[in-house]
Amino acid sequence: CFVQGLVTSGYIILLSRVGERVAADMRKTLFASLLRQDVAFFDANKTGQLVNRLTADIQEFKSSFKLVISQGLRSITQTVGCFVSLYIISPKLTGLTVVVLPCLVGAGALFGSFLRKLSRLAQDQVAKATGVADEALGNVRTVKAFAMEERELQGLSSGARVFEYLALVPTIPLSGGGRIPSNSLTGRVDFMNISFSYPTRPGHQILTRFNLTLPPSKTVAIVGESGGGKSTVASLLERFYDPTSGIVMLDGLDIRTLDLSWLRGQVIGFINQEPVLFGSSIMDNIRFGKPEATDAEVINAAKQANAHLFITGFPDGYNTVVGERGATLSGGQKQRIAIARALIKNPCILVLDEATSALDAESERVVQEALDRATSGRTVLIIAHRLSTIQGADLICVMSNGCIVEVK
Ligand SMILES: Nc1ncnc2c1ncn2[C@@H]1O[C@H](COP(=O)(O)OP(=O)(O)OP(=O)(O)O)[C@@H](O)[C@H]1O
Repeated sequence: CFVQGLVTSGYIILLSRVGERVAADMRKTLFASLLRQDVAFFDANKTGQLVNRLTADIQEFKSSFKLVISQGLRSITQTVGCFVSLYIISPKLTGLTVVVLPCLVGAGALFGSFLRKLSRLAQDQVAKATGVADEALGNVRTVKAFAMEERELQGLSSGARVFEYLALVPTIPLSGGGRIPSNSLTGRVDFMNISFSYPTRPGHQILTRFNLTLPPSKTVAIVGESGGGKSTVASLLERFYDPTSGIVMLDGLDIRTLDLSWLRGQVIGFINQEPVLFGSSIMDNIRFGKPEATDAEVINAAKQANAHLFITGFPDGYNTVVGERGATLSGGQKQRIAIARALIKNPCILVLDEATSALDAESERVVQEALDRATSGRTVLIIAHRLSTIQGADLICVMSNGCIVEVK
């Protein structure tokens, strides 16, 4: 024990000297780099503070260095001492230990690295699942507008809270009800005597005996004061809500009698002011509108949406990952991808809810060009703020106090 203690102390003294030398070198380097900064010459007060902080850091480093070294050395010396004592008692047992111990340590290390790998994979999966769940819940309107609830269930593993949301029974059933054959669907929409207030604010009437007809293959624009209920009209057409009273009709049929997945997934294309993209590739984002679409269909939709040129300009083309919520794209580029996503399902009715109002003049021009192409031959409802958006409309309706007050 005496020899062991002596050796330990010797090592500690020796290595703390090394530690001090390292600390002194660090101090010199840090001071030198500090002096190179102009601020050190101009702001004496700041320099003083920095020097004090640096000195305190170095002291802390020295003491923790000493501690680590002394503890490490003590363990090493003790292990060696144990082996020497063991050898004196039984050389055979010591030999056995020397053979078995490294095997055990090796096996433990292997097992540990295997577990670390599994844990990393599990963490990656949790991160992915959380991302999907976050997007699916945050972008719930976009998911609904494309009738993609079933697909977004791929985020199941992201926790109990998500299960709670999934267990909620939708007040409006997603499937069941009739479908109009595509060859006889004209796309005429009638809002008949609609009154509506949001379920969360029952006392606040948004629409009052609202009447509007969207004739087949015509473009109708709604303008009016902010908060007047324009977007609410679009929400009722998409059946995000049902009217409190009155009927929304498609080709003369009450939309409540029609299959909701078909209505949202195949009949209505919805493009809003802030296009919401998913953190996957451009190809996947456009294909979200029609999961079974071929690559050629995706490219064709992108061409119609004025997006093909800028997409092929990216090094990874259609495989470019757009980042969380499309963060790596400009507003105009996001909007054109959203247009391609809506067009790929070849909708009979297109709803544009202030689709260009968040764009600058140049982006608006290319997006408007895409929209003009996209709207031809379709029934279109435009909700607009800017005059440029509604110039091509066949009918302009002015909304006030929850109903149409003027038609031009
Ligand atoms: N989910 C909701 N729950 C409760 N109230 C809502 C909801 N969405 C909108 N509203 C309210 O309904 C009213 C009409 O909103 P809406 O978005 O339809 O107006 P808007 O004419 O499209 O407005 P803007 O031109 O500013 O977009 C507003 O008073 C708004 O606060």
